[in-house]
Amino acid sequence: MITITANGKINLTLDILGRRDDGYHEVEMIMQSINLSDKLTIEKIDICDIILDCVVEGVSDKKDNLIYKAAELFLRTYNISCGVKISLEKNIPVAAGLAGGSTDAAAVLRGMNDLFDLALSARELCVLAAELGSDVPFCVVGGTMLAKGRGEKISPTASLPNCAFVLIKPKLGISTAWVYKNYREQLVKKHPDSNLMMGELAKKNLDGICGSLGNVLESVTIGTYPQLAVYKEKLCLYGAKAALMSGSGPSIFAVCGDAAAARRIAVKMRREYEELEVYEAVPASADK
Ligand SMILES: C[C@](O)(CO)[C@H](O)COP(=O)(O)OP(=O)(O)OC[C@H]1O[C@@H](n2ccc(N)nc2=O)[C@H](O)[C@@H]1O
Ligand SMILES: Nc1ncnc2c1ncn2[C@@H]1O[C@H](COP(=O)(O)OP(=O)(O)OP(=O)(O)O)[C@@H](O)[C@H]1O
Repeated sequence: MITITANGKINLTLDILGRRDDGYHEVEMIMQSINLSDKLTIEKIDICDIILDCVVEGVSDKKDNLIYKAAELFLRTYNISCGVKISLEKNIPVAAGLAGGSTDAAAVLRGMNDLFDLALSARELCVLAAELGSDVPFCVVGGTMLAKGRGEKISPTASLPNCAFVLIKPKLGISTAWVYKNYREQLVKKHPDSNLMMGELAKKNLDGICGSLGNVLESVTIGTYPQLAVYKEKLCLYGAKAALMSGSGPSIFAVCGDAAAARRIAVKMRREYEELEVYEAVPASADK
């Protein structure tokens, strides 16, 4: 039996460079793992089956769960003739823009690699991961990465300096496909510059990093749900250095100098907005 931690992620930058023939968008983004995480337990079983123990609202416990798909892909690719039972402890909010499903799938690949002693490299796992979803290769490796292509081409960047995050999750579940489908370049006021962000990361300049945050998908999700802009403003008013939507949303993360500052802001947000789930987190480093 093996237990794996599956970290969530935020996007420090997210830019769309164009639409591709395969229906996906060409992206350029800097992704960051956070310690808000799910826990998966994987054990071998004698029958040739995949048993999923997942009791989470809004998440299927059937074959359409990314965990199931990842386990099936792994067993098939490596001709493994026994089965697995996988239990999920869900802490990352669902359909939030924090890669909840993607990180669970990545954890299954990493965990089964260890459980079956295959010693596959991160690069080999990332090939499988890309079949499961655009964010899954990043979630296999974690840390701070530049992601290109449809998100699956990852390369490491300098890591964040010490800081902490407040994350808020409004009671909205947003479909990633819907957000990309409704993206209109002409509605974007400013595109983030990933090179600039990488320079600030290399200098460990938290203020510069905060000044370089940007996500073009805000134009769709915040354009549709303007209340999200109010939460962003409030996070900054309460002392955050900056706030940005993560991924396709609706979660917003606020960057704070340290955990004590994040705690103070989280307390105020919880008190003022009962409709929000509020989390505190810190950056997580790479797994491999
Ligand atoms: C928004 C982000 O989370 C930012 O990290 C990712 O770009 C989305 O990654 P993901 O959830 O792993 O996405 P996938 O499961 O691969 O795709 C979900 C849907 O989003 C759209 N999609 C996704 C990635 C991409 N580069 N272009 C797209 O247009 C497609 O309609 C696709 O059907
Ligand atoms: N293991 C899983 N955990 C969470 N959601 C899952 C899982 N498997 C499938 N899903 C489905 O995936 C959809 C997106 O949920 P998820 O939490 O992955 O969103 P997200 O954080 O916005 O993803 P991303 O940031 O990668 O776009 C939901 O409809 C959910 O039911």
